[in-house]
Amino acid sequence: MVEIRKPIPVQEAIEHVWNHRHQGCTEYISINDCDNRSLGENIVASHAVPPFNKSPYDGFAFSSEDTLHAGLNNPVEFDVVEHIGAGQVPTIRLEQGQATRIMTGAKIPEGADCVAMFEVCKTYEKNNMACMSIKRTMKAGQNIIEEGSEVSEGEKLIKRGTLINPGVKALLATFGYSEVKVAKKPVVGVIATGTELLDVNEPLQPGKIRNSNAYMIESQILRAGAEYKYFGKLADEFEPSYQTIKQALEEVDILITTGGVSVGDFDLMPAIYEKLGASILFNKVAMRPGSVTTVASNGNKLLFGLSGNPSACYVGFELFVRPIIHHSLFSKTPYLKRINATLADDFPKPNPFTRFVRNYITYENGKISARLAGVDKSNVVTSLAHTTGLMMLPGGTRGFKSGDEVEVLLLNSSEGQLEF
Ligand SMILES: Nc1nc2c(c(=O)[nH]1)N[C@H]1C(S)=C(S)[C@@H](COP(=O)(O)OP(=O)(O)OC[C@H]3O[C@@H](n4cnc5c(N)ncnc54)[C@H](O)[C@@H]3O)O[C@H]1N2
Ligand code: MOO
Ligand SMILES: [Mg+2]
Repeated sequence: MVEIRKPIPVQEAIEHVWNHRHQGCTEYISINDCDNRSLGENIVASHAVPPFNKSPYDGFAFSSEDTLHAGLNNPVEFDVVEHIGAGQVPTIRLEQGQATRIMTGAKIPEGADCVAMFEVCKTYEKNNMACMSIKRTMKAGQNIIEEGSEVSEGEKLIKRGTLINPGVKALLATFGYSEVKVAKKPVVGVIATGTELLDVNEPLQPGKIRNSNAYMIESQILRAGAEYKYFGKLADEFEPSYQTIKQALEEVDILITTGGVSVGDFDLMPAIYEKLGASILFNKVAMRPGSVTTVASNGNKLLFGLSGNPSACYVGFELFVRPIIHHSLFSKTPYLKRINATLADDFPKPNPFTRFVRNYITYENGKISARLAGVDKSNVVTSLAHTTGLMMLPGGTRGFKSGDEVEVLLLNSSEGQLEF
């Protein structure tokens, strides 16, 4: 007799998985390799920025008091007593009537409290001495980038779990992090199941198809920031499949299988979970595609039994696996970013279950539109190539029309959200 499974709501399924999440670990890596990794610690300013008062311009530094009576008809003269570029340290404390020729980024000399750009000064020689004059008054602090004006020592700058982008990397370099503490990527194992599967380099044979899911999941794992470990494709035979899965569980943090989770005669996953002694969190979700998604916990590891149908497999990964990966990378916003968009095509299908419709987002004239990515069936692979979002249509709705407002989960956004 065919087993009748009771579907649970998507939200509930997501919470079950979340309750089995694991804290991530950290490792140190060279700053050269840290792009797109997650910070493994908060970054606190170990010194002020800038660390000294400096000039924002190429010009002259002097005391503003000396220009008190300067005017169009009353140029004030200075002896230029020192000449410094960025990286040099001034050695002369300026007295009244003295200026330092100073370049952008150089340390302001003692006795100076302002900088005038070359463009407002006149330079000349008098008795073989460098001189300059200025016809305007200057204020104390004018054109000085003050020590600590950007950041004070001890200030909290970036949170653990932040993705390292070019700006974050610049800050890491600013504070001397040649080695960066990052979240260790969880190792996610992948096993494809199905006697019908051919390798990517094999010619087509009757009744067979190429294994596309393993490559698709690899790409999803990498996009989510984890490490991929492939254990190959398995024919639908119980004992070798059981042994491979048991062994793989020893070598990974998370294990994904694709295929064999439904109620077919060659769908072996349910029996394999049973023999492993894994406890099933759920084996049917009130969603399309991906209703057969099964998640089990085995010891301290999660086992994701994703559908064999490509689109169902894809959606199952994004909804259930991705947040767990992001959590172990210390993300505070592990769920897919949800936005509102205007549907740009009709979608007349009724939705008994919550439906995740593959779409792509366009941003035109300040308007966010969602367009259908192609045929929206669980067994299709082609529409996935155009998919950048999953439009979330609630169960019990009778179809949607162009112009309707819909919610979309963004797949390529580095910004996520706290809750599903
Ligand atoms: N009597 C019922 N039949 C089915 C039900 C049901 O509730 N009752 N659910 C259907 C739904 S919904 C889905 S989704 C599929 C899920 O099937 P499985 O997860 O068991 O996957 P398979 O049977 O192994 O394969 C399904 C389909 O996907 C193709 N496939 C499998 N692996 C790959 C791969 N690595 N790359 C590309 N394509 C793959 C496979 O050839 C099949 O065509 O079950 C329905 N049936
Ligand atoms: O598990 Mo399904 O709902 O056709 O993808
Ligand atoms: Mg099946």
